[in-house]
Amino acid sequence: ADYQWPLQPYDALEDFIYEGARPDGSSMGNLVRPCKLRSGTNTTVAAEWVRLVYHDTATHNVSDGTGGLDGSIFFETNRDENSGMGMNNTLSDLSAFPSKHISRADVIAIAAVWSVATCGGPIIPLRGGRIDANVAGPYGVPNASDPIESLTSNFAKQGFNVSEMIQLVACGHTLGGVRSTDFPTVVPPAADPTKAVFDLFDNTQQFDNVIVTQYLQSTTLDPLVVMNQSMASDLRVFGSDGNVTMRSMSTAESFAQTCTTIFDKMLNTVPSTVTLTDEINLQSVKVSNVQLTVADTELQFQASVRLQLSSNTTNVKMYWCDRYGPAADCNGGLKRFAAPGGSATVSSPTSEAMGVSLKKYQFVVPINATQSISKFWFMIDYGNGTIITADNNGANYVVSQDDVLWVPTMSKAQSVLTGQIGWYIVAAVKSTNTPERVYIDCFGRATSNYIAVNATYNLALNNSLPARAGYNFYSGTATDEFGVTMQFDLYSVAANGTAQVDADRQATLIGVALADESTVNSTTSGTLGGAAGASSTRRLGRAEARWGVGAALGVAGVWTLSRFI
Ligand code: HEM
Repeated sequence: ADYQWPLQPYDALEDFIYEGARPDGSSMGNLVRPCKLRSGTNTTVAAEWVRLVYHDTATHNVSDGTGGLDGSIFFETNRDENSGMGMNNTLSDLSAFPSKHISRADVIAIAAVWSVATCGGPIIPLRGGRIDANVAGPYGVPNASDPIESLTSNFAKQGFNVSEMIQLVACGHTLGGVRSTDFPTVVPPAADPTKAVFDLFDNTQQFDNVIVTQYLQSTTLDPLVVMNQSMASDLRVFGSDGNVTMRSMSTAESFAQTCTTIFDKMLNTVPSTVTLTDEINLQSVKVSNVQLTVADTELQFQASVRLQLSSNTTNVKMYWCDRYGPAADCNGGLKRFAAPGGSATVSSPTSEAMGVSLKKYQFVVPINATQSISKFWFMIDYGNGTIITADNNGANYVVSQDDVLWVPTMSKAQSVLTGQIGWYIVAAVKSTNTPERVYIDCFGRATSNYIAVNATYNLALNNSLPARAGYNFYSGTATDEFGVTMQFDLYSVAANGTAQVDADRQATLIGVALADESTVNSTTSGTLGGAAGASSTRRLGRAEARWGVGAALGVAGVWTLSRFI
C-alpha cells in the first residue's frame, strides 16, 4: 500500500514477475508454461530451471557468508557437478532477460518461482536485489555417490540442517528426473546411446507430493532410490532421519507448505554482503513505459497502466495537467484526458497461478509543446461499482522535466544501421537550452559473456535532423555490446552544471509498435485527482482482486483497440 511510483528495482521486478515478459513483450514466462515439456525430452523446462537454481545456491558457505544464489552458475556449467543438457538449455532460456534492475541471479530466482507455480505448486514469495558474481564460484554441489555424512555436512555448509536437506531434495525432485546421457551409471543408456532415456523421479510432471507418498509406500520410481545403490542419494537423504521429515510432508497441503518455506530459504541463500528487497507483491495499479518524446510536429506522451480487472467492463482514462500557460498544473481546474489507444492482456506463471486477470492499457497522446505536461493520473471504473482515482497515493505521476527527451522512433539498433554492435540514440533537447554536454549513461546485462557493461557516450547536435516542436536533436552511438536489455539515463548538462535527466530509458522499446494516438479532451469539471488540489478518493481495496482466471494467456506487445468511448 505504501508503494509509490517510480521505485527501482521494485518497478522492474514487479512488472517482470507478474507480466512474465520484458517491457517489449518478449516473454520468459511463456518458455516454461504451462508446465511445458522440454522439446525432445521427457522432462519439463521447469525441472531444468529448478535444478539450475539449486546448483547456483549450493555453493553457499554459511560460515563465511560467500556464494549462494549469485548467478555464478553461468560460469560453472563445464563442471562435472553441473553436467547435463538441462543446464545449458536453461542458460540460453534465461540469458536475454537480466536487465539493469533485474540481476541474472534475480532472473534465476524468478525462474524457480515460475517453475513451481506453472507446474501446480505453491506460490513462493520472491525478493529481489541479488548481486551477480562475474566469475565462477567454489565447487560444492552434492554428488549422488556421496555417503550420507558428506551429503549432510555439505547441506550444513549451505545452511540447511538434516530435515531442511530432506525437504529441499524432496521438493526439488518432485520435478523432472535423471537422463541416461547425463548419468549413465544411474539410468542405463538405450541401444543407441545418443538417445536419452528419461527416468522421472515420480510419475507426474507436476510439483506435487507424489515424490513423497510413493517413497513412503515403497512404490517409488525415483532412480536415485531404486537404481544403482552406490548412486542412491535420494534413498540416503530421505531416510536419514528415519522418515520423520518425509512423513511430515506427505499430504498435498503439508508438501506445498513445506516447499514454500524451504524454497523461500533457498532463494534467499545469498552472499552475506547482499541485502534483499522486501517481498515483491502484485500492485493493483501499475504504471510503466512512461515517455515524453517528440513526434512529428508536436510532443507525444506515452504511458501504460496495468490494472487488476474485476470485470470485463473496466473503463480507464488518463488525466493530466499542462506544464506551462494559463492552465499550468491544472490551474482553474483545467484537466486534459484521453481514453487508451489500446490494451493487452498480460500474465506470468505467477499471476496465472494466482488467478488474477491483468490488463495493460496504453495511452499515446499528442501534447501541445507550448503547454507540455506536468503530471498525470488515472480514473478507473472497475465496472462493479468501484470507481477510483489512481493518483500515486495522492502524489500523482510526475513528469519531472521536458528539457531532454529520448526519441525512440529515431533511435536504432546499430546492427540495423551498420551491422555493428551497439545502439544509435537520438535525443531531443529544448531549442532554448544550450547544453554544454548531452550524454547517455548506458548499462547492459544481457551480454554474450554475461558480464554487465556500464559506459557513457556523448551525443552531438545533429543538424541533419531539423528542429521540431521547439526541440533540437542530438545523436550518438553506444558502441559497446550491451545486449538487448540495454538501459540508459539521458543527460543534458547546462554550463552552470545543472543536469536534466530522462532516466531509465529502455533500448528494448525501440521498434515496438505503440497503440494509436488518442483524441485529447479537456474539462474543468470534477474534483477528483490530486492534481486539482482536491483530496483524492481512493478505494484500492481487495474487492477488485477477485475476478476469475480468465484467458490470461495473452502476449504483451499486441495492442488491441479498446472498445469503450
Ligand atoms: C543430495 C543432493 C542432490 C543430488 C545428489 C542430486 C542429484 C541429481 C541428479 C543426478 C539429477 C539428474 C540430472 C540429469 O540427469 O540431468 C538430478 C536432477 C534434478 N535435481 Fe537434483 N540432486 C540433489 C539435490 C537437489 C535439490 C536440492 C534440488 C532442488 C531444490 C534438485 C533439483 C533437481 C531437479 C529439478 C532435477 C531434474 C532435472 C531435469 O529433469 O532436467 N536436486 N538431481
